[in-house]
Amino acid sequence: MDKVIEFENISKEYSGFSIKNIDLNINKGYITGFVGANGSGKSTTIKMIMNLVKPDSGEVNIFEMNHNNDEKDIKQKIGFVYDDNIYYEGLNLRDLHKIVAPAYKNWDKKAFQHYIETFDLPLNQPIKYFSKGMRMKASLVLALSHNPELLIMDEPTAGLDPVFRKELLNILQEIMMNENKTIFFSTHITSDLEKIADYIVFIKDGEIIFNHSINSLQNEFALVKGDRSLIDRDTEDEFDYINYKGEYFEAMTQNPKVIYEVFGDEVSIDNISLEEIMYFLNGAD
Ligand SMILES: Nc1ncnc2c1ncn2[C@@H]1O[C@H](COP(=O)(O)OP(=O)(O)OP(=O)(O)O)[C@@H](O)[C@H]1O
Repeated sequence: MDKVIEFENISKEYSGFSIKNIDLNINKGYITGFVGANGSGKSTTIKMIMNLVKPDSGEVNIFEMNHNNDEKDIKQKIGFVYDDNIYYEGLNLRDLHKIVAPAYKNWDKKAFQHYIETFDLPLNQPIKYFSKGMRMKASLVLALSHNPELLIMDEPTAGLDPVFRKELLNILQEIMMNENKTIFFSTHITSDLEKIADYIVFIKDGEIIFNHSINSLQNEFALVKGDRSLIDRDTEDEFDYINYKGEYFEAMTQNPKVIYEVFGDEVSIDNISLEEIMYFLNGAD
């Protein structure tokens, strides 16, 4: 498989937070959702992909190129969307189009018009009067209009209404009809990922905990419920995190087969949602 994003042993230290020896491969042709609790390192990781933050050590390769040597070529291939895009607030989209278009070899005027109409954005109103949703849409229009091979988004649906979220998911699916495209985006909205993501990368405290295909999550994790008395020092090791509720427990396991061998029908072993996986993994310190 072609690697579009490759992190090799990346570390970054801030006071009170660090990214710890991250290895990460994102393959061409898929939508990957990037999830983790507030402050777990998603934006920092995305900024390192975009060369807005430099790692202290390790190597970031994008399309097998390196920002040190090929920054311009890499930028041509990426569309980047994030919530505090710094626009010249007094400008409108017509002005911005004139400024941004010449920077891209593949700028597609028709695509720009198409997205302006799809998102129902005004061309002549200064950006400073745009609502949060309109700003995100404007950021998307500018990111998509040069037909990027890789679309990177930092929480693109945060604070947006359900209608626009649905519209955005449809657009992402449209983009993916072209199998050379790749999308990597962070979000807290797990239901969006369950609709469109092929892979899920989960980060906790600056460490990548897993990078799984969304379909394989159901084989990797399971929700176990049973009588509290079944849990003792030996059995508790089989669970990631145990939630006690009165006489009962609810827990996540990464070894559903072992659980079945140990407990048999004394416990229930069920499918688990992505939201519950995140909840249990974040609870387990
Ligand atoms: N420039 C910086 N200097 C110092 N600390 C920083 C800097 N940028 C980020 N951090 C810290 O790094 C940690 C991770 O931040 P980051 O923005 O990557 O998290 P996140 O997963 O995107 O969070 P959220 O979901 O809340 O947006 C936080 O503790 C943050 O305070």
